[in-house]
Amino acid sequence: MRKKRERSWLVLLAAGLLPLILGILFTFIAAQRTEQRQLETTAEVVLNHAENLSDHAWDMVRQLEKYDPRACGYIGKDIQRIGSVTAYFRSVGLTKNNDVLCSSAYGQHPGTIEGMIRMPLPTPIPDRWIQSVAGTAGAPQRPAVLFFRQQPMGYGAFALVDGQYLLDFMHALGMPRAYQVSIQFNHGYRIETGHIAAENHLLFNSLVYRTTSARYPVTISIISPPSEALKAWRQVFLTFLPMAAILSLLFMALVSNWLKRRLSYHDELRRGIANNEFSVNYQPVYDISSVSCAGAEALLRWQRRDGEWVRPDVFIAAAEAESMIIPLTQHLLELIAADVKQWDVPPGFHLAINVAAEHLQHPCFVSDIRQFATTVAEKSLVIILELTERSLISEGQEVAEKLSLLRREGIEIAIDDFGTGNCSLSYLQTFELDYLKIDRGFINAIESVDGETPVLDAIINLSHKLALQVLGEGVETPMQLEYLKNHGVMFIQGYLYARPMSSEALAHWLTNEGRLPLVSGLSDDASAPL
Ligand SMILES: Nc1nc2c(ncn2[C@@H]2O[C@@H]3COP(=O)(O)O[C@H]4[C@@H](O)[C@H](n5cnc6c(=O)[nH]c(N)nc65)O[C@@H]4COP(=O)(O)O[C@H]3[C@H]2O)c(=O)[nH]1
Repeated sequence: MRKKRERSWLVLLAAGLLPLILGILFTFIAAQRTEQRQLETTAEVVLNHAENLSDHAWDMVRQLEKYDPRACGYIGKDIQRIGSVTAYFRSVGLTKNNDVLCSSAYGQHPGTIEGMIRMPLPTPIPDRWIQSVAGTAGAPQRPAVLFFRQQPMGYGAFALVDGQYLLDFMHALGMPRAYQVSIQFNHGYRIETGHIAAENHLLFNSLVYRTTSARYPVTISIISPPSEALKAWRQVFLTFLPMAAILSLLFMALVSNWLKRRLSYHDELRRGIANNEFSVNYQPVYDISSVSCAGAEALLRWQRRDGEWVRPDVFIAAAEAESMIIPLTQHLLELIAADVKQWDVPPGFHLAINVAAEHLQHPCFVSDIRQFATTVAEKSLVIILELTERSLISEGQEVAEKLSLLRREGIEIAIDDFGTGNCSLSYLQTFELDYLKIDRGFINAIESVDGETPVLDAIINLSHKLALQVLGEGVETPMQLEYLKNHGVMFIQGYLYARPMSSEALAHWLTNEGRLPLVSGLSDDASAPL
């Protein structure tokens, strides 16, 4: 009991922690997603800006191409004006091959493109070229982006975008979230703002997002530090926390209620046994061949001290779940033994007892049954143990041996509610059986005396082939009786013959009606408690 209470505490604790753990998991995933979306949005904005800037640069190149590069002396002033009044550009100019003929920054001073961008031009010089560079001759520390186009005669124009515009824009976007933002044109110099320190975080890693333009050779990459994901997670988690706390309390209340009911059922069953709240009803079984009562099935009843009856399927299921079915069945055997003493029954009277799977598999099973058989031996009853299909599934070999042992001592075995379990039919050959009780669901399906009920017919045929006695359960109408009789079913049980009744009522019933043949029409013994 102490162990059980300790386990209950653990279950309660687990119920309280579950929403919290799930919340941590859920908010962790949500925070990662939010952070990833944020990175994507930032990258898209930077990419848009870079594309706009490139559009501007090519417009500028197009504008410059209208000038005759051979007339640099005349147009120099124009070029200077264009270069200085248009935003973004560090310098613009006209070229012939590698030579800069005139530029907004240097006028007509001789120079080369390679000298200006401080790196070699690709060979052959491409017709159209974009490249980010670390610095230029006039501003070696400040990155820039070159947009250059050359005509077939070797004449060309260039626009050099000042990288500071990009740096300022990227900084303004990335700084509030401590992002490292970089942009690279045509695999050239990486223009970068922000710095991610190499920090090791237990749960979060740095997130990286990279995107490229469909129109220009430009790549944006953004890295967010683990601390940002942690910040996002903290935010989501704090929003979720009140809900998690409410869910935790709710779960704990539900589980505690359930545990209380479980504990109380266990205690109540134990108390019920101690207070003699259980009794047994017996439902007579009719033997068609001898046209008289063949025996009875014992059915346990529970009336609480407050007078309330508990349904057998409810308390049997609870007893099975609460490991109380063995003490309860042992109590049932004691009650039956006391009842049987009051009966005046012929030798060979059948007494069927329901046995639960757990009891069957328990080491005390054989001795319990033997002890019961010894107690009622003077009545020379045929004890029939009713087992469900389910109880034969586990530990089959051991169970088969126990049943075979008891059969050698005169005890018979019946399969109850046949056809409702979902185990394989192979057990019909593995176990030594005597009776097969057809579930009342199949009997209910009989619609007329000559009608077809294929499953029921198959069950009956199978029983005959295996030389098993067949009993129809829940027979309520003369038509069902007729049908079963016509198909060779020799035992029937149901309201048509008799309802379950108390031990005293049975003793009385046996004297007055037990030897009478069953006449058609519903049994009117409705006064007996069910
Ligand atoms: N509609 C209808 N019902 C009929 C008719 N004839 C009999 N019955 C009911 O069908 C059930 C037959 O018992 P079961 O199949 O062993 O099914 C039993 C059995 O599985 C379990 N049970 C009852 N007593 C015990 C017991 O002492 N030990 C164990 N392990 N289980 C028991 O509880 C189940 C329900 O028992 P009960 O409520 O007593 O319900 C009984 C009985 O009252 C009929 O013509 N029509």
